Amino acid sequence: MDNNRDTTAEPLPQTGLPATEVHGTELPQTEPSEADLPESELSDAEAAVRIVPVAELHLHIEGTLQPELILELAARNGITLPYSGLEELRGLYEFTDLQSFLDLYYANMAVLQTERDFADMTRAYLARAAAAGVRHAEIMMDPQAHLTRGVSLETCVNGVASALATSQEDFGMSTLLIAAFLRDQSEESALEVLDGLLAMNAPIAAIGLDSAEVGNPPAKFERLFAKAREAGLRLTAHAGEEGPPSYIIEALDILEVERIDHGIRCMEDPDLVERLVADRIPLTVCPLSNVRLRAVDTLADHPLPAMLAAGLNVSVNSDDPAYFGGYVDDNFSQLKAVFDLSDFDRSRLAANSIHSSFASEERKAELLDELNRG
Ligand SMILES: Nc1ncnc2[nH]cnc12
Ligand SMILES: [Zn+2]
Repeated sequence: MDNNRDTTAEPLPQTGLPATEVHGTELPQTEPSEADLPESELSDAEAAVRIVPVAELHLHIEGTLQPELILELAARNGITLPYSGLEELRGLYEFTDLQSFLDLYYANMAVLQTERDFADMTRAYLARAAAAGVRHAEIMMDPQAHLTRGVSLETCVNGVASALATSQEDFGMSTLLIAAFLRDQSEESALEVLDGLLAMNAPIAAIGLDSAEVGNPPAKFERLFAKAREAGLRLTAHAGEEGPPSYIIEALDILEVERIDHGIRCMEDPDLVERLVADRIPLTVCPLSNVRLRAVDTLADHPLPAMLAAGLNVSVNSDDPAYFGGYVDDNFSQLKAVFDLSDFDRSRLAANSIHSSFASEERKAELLDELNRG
């Protein structure tokens, strides 16, 4: 990569919000990465997946639960699963749309029972993400999905948070936690859970909105987002994954979110694209997820190159990597194979991810410095 080229996007405007809870600010002390090696020392395969330091902004921790860990946790907790073993479980990972995935995603959560289970799942993600080049991760969790099956807020939040608290020492990654709310449940339920999180002083930096999109527009959660904003939390929401461009507009105008998760359907509305470009609204795009959930037919049909060409502030993320065939590095390498993604594009995507994060300005500067030295 040309180190002298300015690969950074325009900085985002300051929000004026208080500093968010971020674990870890030191750069990782690791062996030289592939990116530090001269080109000649890389095999063709390694060069094809050159690692760039990135921030992962769109990741559901429950979507990192690998089939092997599901079986291990089921055995540990004495849970009988409705399939015979790994092979049968793996055979279920064929999806026709978002709902068909959500059905399996929620069912598999049954194995998460104790703080240790949540911590083990989180550490497994951190280890794999660090190898993928992730230096800062903003991790969503779905508290309502655990409460409704009798697992307390303390168990799920403290389990994930305990692994995040040492993410810098253990994996060279700064991290923060996002409480995501299920849009197919009521706003009353969401408000109750937000109250519980605030009452326990949960270490959350932001809230998000996820689950079944169509029929559950952002406007349904106006009071929830207003309350979170008043509490000093940052705001993001899934919109325009399966839902129409008008959901993206609602998320911006009614929820006043700072970031849009997915957002790919903005491409159907040129006026919206113009607005997103002008305001540099971050879109956390998840290419392999969009293919597996049939939002696009194939990766070659993905709008990412058109989004980049339009000047949109896009980043590449893995969403639910255990379900969609890969982590951030897999997303980058498959994009490169299909679109011949250049070093410049990858660096721009990585710079966008860092600028769009909820990390402190100091941490962003460290990450950008590492990227530009790469
Ligand atoms: N891709 C996705 N869209 C909506 N909700 C989700 N929950 C986990 N993954 C999701
Ligand atoms: Zn998502």
